Amino acid sequence: MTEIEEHGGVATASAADAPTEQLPPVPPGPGSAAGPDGDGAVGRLSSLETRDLSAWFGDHKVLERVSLTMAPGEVTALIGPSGCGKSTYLRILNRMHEMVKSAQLAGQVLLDGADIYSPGRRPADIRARVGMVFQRPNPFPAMSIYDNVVSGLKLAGIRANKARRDELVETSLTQAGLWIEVRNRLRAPGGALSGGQQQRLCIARSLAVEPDVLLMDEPCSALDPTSTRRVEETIADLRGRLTIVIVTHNMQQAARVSQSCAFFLATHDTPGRIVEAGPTRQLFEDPQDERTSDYVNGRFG
Ligand SMILES: Nc1ncnc2c1ncn2[C@@H]1O[C@H](COP(=O)(O)OP(=O)(O)OP(=O)(O)O)[C@@H](O)[C@H]1O
Repeated sequence: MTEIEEHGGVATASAADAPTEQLPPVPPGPGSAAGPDGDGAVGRLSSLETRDLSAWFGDHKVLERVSLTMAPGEVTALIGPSGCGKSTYLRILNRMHEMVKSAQLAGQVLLDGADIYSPGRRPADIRARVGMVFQRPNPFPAMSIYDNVVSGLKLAGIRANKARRDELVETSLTQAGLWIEVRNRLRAPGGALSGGQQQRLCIARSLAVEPDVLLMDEPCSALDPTSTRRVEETIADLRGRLTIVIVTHNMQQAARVSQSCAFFLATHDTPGRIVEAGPTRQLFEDPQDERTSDYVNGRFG
């Protein structure tokens, strides 16, 4: 097992096979007041784009020529039935796909216009710029909350003195919406937090390395509704501060948190492709493809 897998955890297949809630879609919320040019913006905002991206596990082609632009500072939701390649696509975006021995890909992944798979680019550098939050919260249970947050720095090879670490811990926990709850017990173990708090701790850990992009693979699927809402609030607060890509089976969540949406679909004999992508409101309220309409309205078999 690689260090990243051990410390970052590995996404597992979702139990859900279809949208988890079949209620009428909710229009996208306003998100954070801090837009791309807003006061809350930190650092520059990165664009992420794939061009003709295909992927295989051995002989099994799982993605076919996926082209998608994920706008700087926006939340892009990836939706689609189980097995259509959403997690694979997400893992390609920070070079985790290649950790699987049989994995291959073709096409381009452009981070601020430069291909992250260009010869000479190091996966560790890409993963420092493109963070990942997984389905199940995976903090180090025995490690303190403080040390959990700064643990990513070491993995990313970032040196920081005590004052800087203190600053990053407070900033990251604040951005993750957890600071007020834990500021008086930073030395308590991460495993003592609730599931929802642990997931926000994992978000803080990702934010501490100051990534340009945050990938989230069904980050709320293991959480109760209250914790889910808190994580969604965190995502809304992060909007405009960095570029976010989230995989979700929850259509209401996609509608609430994202500004753009891409609907993936595979069949038994065709690899995953994007059927439709665009503004979330359009996909939910005026989809151009009947299959999109069926899926977002819970009519997909
Ligand atoms: N490590 C792996 N080795 C071999 N095949 C894999 C591996 N990971 C995923 N696959 C296959 O790739 C295809 C796409 O899987 P992926 O997990 O990306 O889909 P998904 O849309 O994220 O599904 P879910 O919503 O259930 O998580 C599936 O057929 C799956 O069986």
